Amino acid sequence: MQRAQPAPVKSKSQKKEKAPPEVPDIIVDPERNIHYEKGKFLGKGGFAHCYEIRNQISGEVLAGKVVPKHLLVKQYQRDKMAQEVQIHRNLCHPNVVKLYHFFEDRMNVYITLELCPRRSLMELHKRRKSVTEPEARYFTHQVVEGVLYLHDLKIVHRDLKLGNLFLNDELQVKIGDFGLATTVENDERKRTLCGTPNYIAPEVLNKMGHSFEVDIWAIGCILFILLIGHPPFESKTLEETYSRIKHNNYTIPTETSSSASQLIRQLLDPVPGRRPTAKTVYRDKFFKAGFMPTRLPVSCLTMVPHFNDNALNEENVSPGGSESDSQQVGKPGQSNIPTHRISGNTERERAHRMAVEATIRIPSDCYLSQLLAQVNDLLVRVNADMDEAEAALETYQSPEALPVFWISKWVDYSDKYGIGYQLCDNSVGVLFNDNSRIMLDSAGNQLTYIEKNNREHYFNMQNQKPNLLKKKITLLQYFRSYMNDHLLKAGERVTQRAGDDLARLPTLRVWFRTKSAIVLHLSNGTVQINFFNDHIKMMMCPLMQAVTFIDQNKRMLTYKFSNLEANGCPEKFLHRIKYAKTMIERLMTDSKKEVPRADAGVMIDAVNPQRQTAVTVSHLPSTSSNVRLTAASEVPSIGLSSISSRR
Ligand SMILES: Nc1ncnc2c1ncn2[C@@H]1O[C@H](COP(=O)(O)OP(=O)(O)OP(=O)(O)O)[C@@H](O)[C@H]1O
Repeated sequence: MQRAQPAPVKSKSQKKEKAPPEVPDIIVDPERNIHYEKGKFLGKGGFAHCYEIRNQISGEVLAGKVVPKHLLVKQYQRDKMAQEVQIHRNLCHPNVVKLYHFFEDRMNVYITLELCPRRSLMELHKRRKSVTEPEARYFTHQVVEGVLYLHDLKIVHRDLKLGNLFLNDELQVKIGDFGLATTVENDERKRTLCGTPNYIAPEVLNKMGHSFEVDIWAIGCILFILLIGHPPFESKTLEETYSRIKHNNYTIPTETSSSASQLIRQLLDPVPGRRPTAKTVYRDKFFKAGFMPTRLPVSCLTMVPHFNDNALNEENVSPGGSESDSQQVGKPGQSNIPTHRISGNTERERAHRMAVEATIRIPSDCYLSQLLAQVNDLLVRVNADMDEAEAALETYQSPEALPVFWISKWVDYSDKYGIGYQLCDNSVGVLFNDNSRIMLDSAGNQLTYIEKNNREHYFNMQNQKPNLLKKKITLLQYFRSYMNDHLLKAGERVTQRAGDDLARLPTLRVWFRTKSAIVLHLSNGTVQINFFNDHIKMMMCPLMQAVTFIDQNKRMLTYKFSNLEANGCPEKFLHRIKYAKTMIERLMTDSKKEVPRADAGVMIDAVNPQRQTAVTVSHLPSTSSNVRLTAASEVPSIGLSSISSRR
């Protein structure tokens, strides 16, 4: 049965955003007789709204791009769309988004695409700014591979930019958005001015006619942004940016490696004819000059990876003994764990140094003061003039700014040991009362131990279980089995995949409880507040400058602060944002000192907040949502005498 979405509620704030297209819950491809269920909203561009869509028969989940016909009234708009589909539909390459079909109904044109659930390199850049050289190699090489394929087919993309480089669950790069793509014959030079300001090539600005070389220039901009953290010609005004492009005025920081700098200079050569072809770039020495991972973990979307010796194909030079097998990164400090000797190998030293530098670049308060400033600005500028139903409209949301990680379950056992938690990817961690942290990935293989002084140690649980951490690992495993509904049977293993050992998961840094909420701060900057009375969760990310609300029905609504300022905000949200401001201030104070934990007691399942179990109870606050259970007997005696108790 087809059911149209209810017509959007009109209000004055709606004028500020385009109304979303009317999309039926069941989308029908009449020619192939395929019925798709409309799923979650993925995002919007200049013309299109994009949704997850599920084939009712095969169960396959795709991305459905919906363009309302009323946006295609002019002939040139129709021609542009036809051109995009015409070029894109014939492409088949692992680094190009697959276009399956296109069709229309009375209201819209639909394009079904390969789903890229990990968003684009633009979100990666917003969360990380610059990435390490091995990651830049990994991403750029795949872009070049895709471009090489396109150029072989005489197609120029003409709009290569971070936002058009999508990522699937494996973090493989997929070139998308062929809206400006064109085919070129032999020596033909195109004349139309097109591209995105920061990536536009000088020959386009100078109207000299352009061809394949504009994509090579854009790859230069992409590699520069990935490595250095901002576009090469970025400035405050468009005029200045264009002037810098025309004068080839950019600076590569001295710490950039010589192979990367050389490649960037070749790619950003002002003379198009001197730029290398895609084929030459593909073979460039930059891609061979150092480690290029075959796969990257999802955590690198928000945290700098951890490069261990195995990843860098190096011999493990540490002396025998289980605890000394750890790989160590982090800020300098006194450590009880034996340290790992680093050999004189340049590439390994370099990767370690880059990882350490990237960690050090993270502000010591893990973005709390940035977030506070953003929330203060928002509170000054925002109006509570939007009703809740209207705020739920897709038009106002920015799902691409949803955090990569949040805490889905937690167990407060700070009475004795600390707080255990599960991240949304099923990895688990404990923040111990002595302020050390431990983290185990979802597969149960990669263990990270972070000392109080932030020194990080990495172990593989299959062969490197560190004796010194035996008690803490036992407690972690206890928390894990307590929280994990889908507990793996003893001895069962999830196969380790390439790249898993590069993961650096965000960890819980500071937390406290009030009468009405638990407040959690992750090491990647995310502040999460779970409200006890109505089970609403709120996550704020200073890097994406956005807030997400998870309501009782597990619906996720993500808003950029700038959109709330522009469009208004429901009173109910504003109230929580004001509360968050006070909580951030308290986190800032608490993170500067050792805080005695608030009352201990309940385990709350953030996905299913109704399901709560007490672990142990002492001074449990009498909020209605807390279940009192004197379950101390459920906790095995694990004799963690080395872990200091706060009480
Ligand atoms: N294949 C995909 N998988 C997942 N999400 C996608 C996919 N394609 C697009 N999206 C999401 O949908 C949004 C809108 O798509 P897109 O940018 O292609 O629309 P558009 O109107 O053609 O854009 P533009 O204004 O850049 O031309 C994107 O920002 C992205 O968040």
